[in-house]
Amino acid sequence: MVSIQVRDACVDFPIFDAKSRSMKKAVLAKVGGKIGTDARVPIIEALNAITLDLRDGDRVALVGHNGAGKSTLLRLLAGIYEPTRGTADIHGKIAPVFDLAVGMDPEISGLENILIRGMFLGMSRKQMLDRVDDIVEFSDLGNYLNLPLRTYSTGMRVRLALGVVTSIDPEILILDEGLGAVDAEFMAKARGRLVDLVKRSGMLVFASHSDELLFELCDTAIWMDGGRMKMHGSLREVLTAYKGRDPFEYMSAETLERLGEST
Ligand SMILES: Nc1ncnc2c1ncn2[C@@H]1O[C@H](COP(=O)(O)OP(=O)(O)OP(=O)(O)O)[C@@H](O)[C@H]1O
Repeated sequence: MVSIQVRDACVDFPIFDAKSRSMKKAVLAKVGGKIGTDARVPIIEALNAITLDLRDGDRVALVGHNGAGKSTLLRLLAGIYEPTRGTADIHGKIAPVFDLAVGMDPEISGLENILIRGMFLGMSRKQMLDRVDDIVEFSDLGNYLNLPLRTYSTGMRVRLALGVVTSIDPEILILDEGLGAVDAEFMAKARGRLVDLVKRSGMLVFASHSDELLFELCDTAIWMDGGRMKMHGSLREVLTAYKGRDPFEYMSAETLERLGEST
């Protein structure tokens, strides 16, 4: 069964090279998380007292300002970070997508990278071989697929990576930001595949600053603030509180129609 149960979890980052007073001051001034000042080594409290139950079918958006703790929470939910205090019990096959380029090898061909990246995301070699034709067609890279990845432009790498990511069958899909950076034209082409990917996934947790993408993929949301969960509720409710206005107010009629909302 797919589930995530987090109880009173905290994640601290000790800053070992910030022992001197001036270094401590510099750290205090620049980061977004809460800094514990009483310890001998400064500690950034990236997550504090997180309690959360997620189950099959949940599609959760993470919103919050820079440094609020979204990426750290995603890493906790993906089992990449252990809580410093508290517990995180995760059941299910996790596909963490933090950076589209991670798991790609510049020295091997695009075709070989399709297999490697898919296996990195929890698929078997056989499953990836069955999906290669579909990914090749979507990424539309022609003969480039036989050349080493280092010969690709940034946009070409993104096409390939997005083709692979949207071909997998994850039980728990953890998505961070990066997708928003894909160019608008290609994103339009990838949108349908992303929606299908999320439908196939048991659970989705997605951190993004793009309201449209969040509405496309999620129905509930968590607002992170200073390492804590400030609000957890329906996506519209949380975004309205976070932004101070209803997100539907400033979406185009076309977008609202696509999202199934009337103007
Ligand atoms: N590896 C690390 N070492 C030290 N501090 C860290 C580390 N990772 C995150 N932090 C700190 O933890 C806090 C939360 O960072 P996090 O990356 O989770 O925020 P975020 O909400 O994802 O921000 P953004 O929207 O800018 O990506 C910040 O204060 C950050 O400086």
